Amino acid sequence: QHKQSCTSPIYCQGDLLHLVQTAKIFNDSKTFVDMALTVPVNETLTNFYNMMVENDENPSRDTIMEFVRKHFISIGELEEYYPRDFKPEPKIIKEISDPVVRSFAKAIISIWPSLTRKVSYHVIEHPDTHSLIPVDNPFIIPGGRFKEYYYWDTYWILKGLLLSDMMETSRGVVQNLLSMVERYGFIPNGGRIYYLNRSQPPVLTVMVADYVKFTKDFEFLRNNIKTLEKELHFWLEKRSLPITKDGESYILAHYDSSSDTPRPESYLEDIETCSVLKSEDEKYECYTDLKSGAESGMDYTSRWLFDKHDRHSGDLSNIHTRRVIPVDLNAFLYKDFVAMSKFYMILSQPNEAKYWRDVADRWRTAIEKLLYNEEDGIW
Ligand SMILES: OC[C@H]1O[C@H](O[C@H]2O[C@H](CO)[C@@H](O)[C@H](O)[C@H]2O)[C@H](O)[C@@H](O)[C@@H]1O
Repeated sequence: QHKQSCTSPIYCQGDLLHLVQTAKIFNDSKTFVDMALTVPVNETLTNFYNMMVENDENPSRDTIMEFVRKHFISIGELEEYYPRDFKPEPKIIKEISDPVVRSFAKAIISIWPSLTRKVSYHVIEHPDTHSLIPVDNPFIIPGGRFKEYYYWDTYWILKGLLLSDMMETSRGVVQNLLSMVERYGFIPNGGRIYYLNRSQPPVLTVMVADYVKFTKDFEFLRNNIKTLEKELHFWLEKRSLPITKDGESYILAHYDSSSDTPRPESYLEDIETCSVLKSEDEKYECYTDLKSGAESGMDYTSRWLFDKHDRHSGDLSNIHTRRVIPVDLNAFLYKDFVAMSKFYMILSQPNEAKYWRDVADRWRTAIEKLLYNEEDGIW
């Protein structure tokens, strides 16, 4: 029994996804899973299985293309949105004295409206026919093939929005991520259901710290602190593991997707990567480590690769992301725990503040004892 990417029989698993993606209808596997259905899910599946029977379970590439053309469409899920708080020359522009840097900053700021989107009514009314996860507020997309919001991209995006005096948009993008924690218990990698098997580096708590620093909106903090705690408990409970060294026990986190099938948006690519492995079990481990590597946001880096001599070399089929306790992930979490303790001090809740200070202290000790290499002088 496999741990699938998510429950949709169209976008996450099943015969239809497998057939279309392995037929290489599109140059990029992501194109297919970002398309909307033109008819309801059940009708699509019925038509699919009828088409398979009519073609002796072996349809030609042209027949598959025709099926996709009739049942899937690439438009209509997102609307362009002009942010109401956008200013082409926010205060920061006047504070930059170097004319070259000033015009560079203006050029960057001018991009906000072209990357802002909101979810169309069609997605809200018919969520099953889209892979997009609807959210209430407009958001900023990375652009290119990435037409949805991403968790850790939004961390840097928020820094830019705050510097651009776009407080309403800033609040909205943070609220979108908070709503993911309320809905799923964690923040998915990005705003598509096929990302529901993994997160991205945990930066929501420090995003709220950045937002509150700029706005002094302590009511926002008070209203959302339990949601921040919920996300941190996800990392403590689902991504942390005990480690023993010199008779002492510590706890630290690693990236660890909860699914062992190919990424729907990189389906054929993952099958090809893992195909060199001999046993089926090795392939499922490979898929899990590819998804776990994507959870790190660094898809991909030789830090996750180990050859048979335990050297960081080889190709992607040598991926063993879960073996690594990454210092950067654990540093992010340490920063979150410290921020959480400060938040509770601001909210005059000293017991909770002490609880998170203690978690932070234990994390810092573990990072120092386990992740520092004295000999090389590096983390
Ligand atoms: O800018 C968005 C993200 O883009 C890269 O990763 C994403 O694309 C991968 C392939 O389609 C996908 O598997 C991964 O889960 C996505 O996050 C980039 O590596 C990320 O750092 C970045 O957030």
